[in-house]
Amino acid sequence: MDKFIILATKNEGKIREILDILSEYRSWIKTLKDLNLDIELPEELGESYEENAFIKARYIAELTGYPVIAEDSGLEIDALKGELGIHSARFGGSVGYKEKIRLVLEKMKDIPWEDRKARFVCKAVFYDEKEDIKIITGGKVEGYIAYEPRGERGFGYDPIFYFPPLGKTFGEINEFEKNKYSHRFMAFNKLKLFLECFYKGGKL
Ligand SMILES: O=c1[nH]c(=O)c2ncn([C@@H]3O[C@H](COP(=O)(O)OP(=O)(O)OP(=O)(O)O)[C@@H](O)[C@H]3O)c2[nH]1
Ligand SMILES: [Mg+2]
Repeated sequence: MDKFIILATKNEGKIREILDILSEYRSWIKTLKDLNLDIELPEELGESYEENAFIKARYIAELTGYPVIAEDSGLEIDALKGELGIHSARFGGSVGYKEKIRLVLEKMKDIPWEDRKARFVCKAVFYDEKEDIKIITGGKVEGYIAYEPRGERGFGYDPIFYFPPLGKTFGEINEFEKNKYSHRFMAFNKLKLFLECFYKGGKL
């Protein structure tokens, strides 16, 4: 079978962004959907982004025998002692992002601007069981939690993540801008260095 890498995430927003960042590798990357793999990813029981990214990658690698890329990410809010962190997706239970955002803003209602610092964090993992390779790269982007949601673009908490260099929330910027500045871009751009050597070097 042709060489390929499986992208182990169920999040459509992430898939869109990652495929765009790794666009030159698009023909080698298969999403779970491309493979008709209609499965749940395992519970994210790790204590860090790295552990959770690896839990997802290893599960799909063991299931398929192929190299896998996965990532775990989150929104850290200083005023909430670093939460939501690795619990960002689970925050508020099984409610939609409109409600999760409402809950964050409710918790932050008395917090002044200077104490609303927050960051998006991403850890990306490339895991190849056969070749015994595990690469982890990371990225972070600093901003503030806006007083109210703005913009409909991106996904998740993007409408309340205010990014000072552009004077906009991540919900207001287009996909080119997000993929220039985001935590995900930083992590996957570093992973690209490895893919460049390993894939273009013809090792796989
Ligand atoms: O507005 C956002 N813009 C982003 O760029 C971003 N990156 C991460 N997050 C949030 O952090 C959690 C990830 O959780 P997570 O890594 O477990 O992913 P997930 O469960 O959605 O998909 P999967 O990859 O596990 O299948 C989720 O709540 C995301 O909304 C973001 N929110
Ligand atoms: Mg998840």
